[in-house]
Amino acid sequence: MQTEPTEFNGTPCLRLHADGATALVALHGAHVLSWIPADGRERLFLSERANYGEGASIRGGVPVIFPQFGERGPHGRHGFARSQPWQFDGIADGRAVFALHANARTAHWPHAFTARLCIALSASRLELTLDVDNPDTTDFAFTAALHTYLRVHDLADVALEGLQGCDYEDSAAGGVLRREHNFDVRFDGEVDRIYNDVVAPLTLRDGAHTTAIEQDGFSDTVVWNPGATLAATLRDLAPVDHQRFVCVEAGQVLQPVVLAPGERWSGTQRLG
Ligand SMILES: O=P(O)(O)OC[C@H]1O[C@H](O)[C@H](O)[C@@H](O)[C@@H]1O
Repeated sequence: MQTEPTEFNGTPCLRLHADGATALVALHGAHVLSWIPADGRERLFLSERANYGEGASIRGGVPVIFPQFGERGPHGRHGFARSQPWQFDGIADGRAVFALHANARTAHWPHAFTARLCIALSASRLELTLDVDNPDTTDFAFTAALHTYLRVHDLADVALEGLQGCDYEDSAAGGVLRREHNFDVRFDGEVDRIYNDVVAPLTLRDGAHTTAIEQDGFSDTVVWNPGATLAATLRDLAPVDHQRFVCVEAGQVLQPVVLAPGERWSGTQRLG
């Protein structure tokens, strides 16, 4: 893998190159902004109205959610990792490694920790691994996700397969528990669901294109599209932009991880 320092909208980034594929990663949040496999087709959605700069949450790409998913805890929505500067630690075992250590800006979460995002890139696949280490002297608990915004051509033509039979919490309906009876999930209006114990690979169909989505370590899969009504309230999204993405997120949400001193937790999402 080759790396090239660059900038995007004033944000320091690293462009990764491998086997004819590229990925653009902002140091802010270790946020993957773009993934273009060797076939040249961009696979991630990034809002043209996204905010950048200190403390911003970038709409699109792959936000790293840690140490709190959503509002499930006393901390800021979706945690602080996505809105803090990470460091590039170099290439290890062919993967680009980005790290966030406990620091003055994370002191409101009173734990020593190291979070790492390791990115592997090949001609047709992107593999993202989030590692969390506990170098502290006491346990800590956290929730986390890789909040991937997959670009789609026409939402009306999109189907997500592989969730049939899985239980889910329907966040768009106040958290009611349901079971997925459909062969595929379609997107007509707001969809905001936390599927539990997803074991099979998922397939996102977008017209003639398909993307396989696999995860390890993460116990949940969050599926989100705001639909037109909610999207209209999101100021960092252009009016019809909700039709251009589906979030399929590898998450550890319903059951927080409790990490003992000296332990490491690891979760991976694979796309291709
Ligand atoms: O607007 P954000 O803070 O980035 O959150 C965007 C979305 O993230 C997840 O998918 C949640 O399940 C949604 O409830 C939330 O609306």
